[in-house]
Amino acid sequence: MAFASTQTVTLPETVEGKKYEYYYYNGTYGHKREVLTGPSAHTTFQEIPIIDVSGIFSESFETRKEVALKVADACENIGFLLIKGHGVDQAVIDETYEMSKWYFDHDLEWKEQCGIYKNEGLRGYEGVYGARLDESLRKGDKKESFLYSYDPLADPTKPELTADYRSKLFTNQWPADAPKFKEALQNYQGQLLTLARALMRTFALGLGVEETYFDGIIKAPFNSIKIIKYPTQEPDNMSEIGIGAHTDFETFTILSQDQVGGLEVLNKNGHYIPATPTPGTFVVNVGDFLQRISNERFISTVHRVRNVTGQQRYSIPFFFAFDLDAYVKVLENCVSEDKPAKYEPLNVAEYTANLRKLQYGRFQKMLSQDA
Ligand SMILES: O=C(O)CCC(=O)C(=O)O
Ligand SMILES: [Fe+2]
Repeated sequence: MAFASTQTVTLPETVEGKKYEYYYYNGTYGHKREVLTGPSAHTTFQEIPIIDVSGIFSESFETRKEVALKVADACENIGFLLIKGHGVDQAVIDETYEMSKWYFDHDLEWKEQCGIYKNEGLRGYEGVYGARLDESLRKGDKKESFLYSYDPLADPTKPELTADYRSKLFTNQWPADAPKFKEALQNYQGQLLTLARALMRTFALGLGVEETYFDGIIKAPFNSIKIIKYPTQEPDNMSEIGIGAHTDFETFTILSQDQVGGLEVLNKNGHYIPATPTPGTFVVNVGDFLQRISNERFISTVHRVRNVTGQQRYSIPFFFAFDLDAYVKVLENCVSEDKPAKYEPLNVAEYTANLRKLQYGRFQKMLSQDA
């Protein structure tokens, strides 16, 4: 199927002869990147590479390291890559998509039973235009989603957790009388946790620290998973977006997308490059935590979705974080005299609580604007 997202729809802003692309980062909208062409343009990526990561499961350290260096190269220069050979069962992925379609086909009233603002942890259903990452648009993101988060019961490693830690994880909302839906989504969570932990070791190797360096802070990681449906949007309507331009705040994201297309990644010249769907792959992108700990050696890259394909699009991002009690600290080997640490340590629980507060504030503001 043709991938129809090369034309620009949400036009960059022009300020005093300069053009900018705006995006959402670290809880606020309005961060910007200048659009550069001609002699002022940087050397930057024009496509997203596909990397075979099957070697991360190898017994051989050399093989694991070889993959890690390739992955690190993509993380440094692009912040995005497609991975194949990831070890997740296709049947589990297919079942999750089937259940996602089944879920979104229900009427709004049924889906609203699990509305995210009924849940302390902001888990559950968010309707079309319910979020607005691009604040220059009157309406929000043209997508609907269902979010659930880390559940020790779905974790293949079955960690032992204190009652205090458990309470901080909050609880997921699941629709009543839908055991197959929950089972499929939890299976997906289990398989993705295994892949994410293996990839975390790959990032450690790529960053030049011990392979197991992060193992102690991904025991019960504060990850979230979203099933998303993007209705079609009109190619010429400049006030529509599937998801506004943003970076992911967590450590990294493993995203499954269907074959419809629409995900776009911002390069250093402010041009959007498609992350073209490729069967058998996941998209992996660096999040803000990984950018922080690597002192910006790895880049948390801006991306957005415009679904101008004329088809409904489904995707499933898995946002992998660290444990709630972990501190995200710049690695010593990523600091030098020329490159001092750009970030203070931050605690995952505090940071995510603050983001939830901001999200809740935006929700209240949207309600008052709609009133
Ligand atoms: O649906 C996609 O392809 C991307 C979703 C995304 O960027 C997000 O939810 O953070
Ligand atoms: Fe994202």
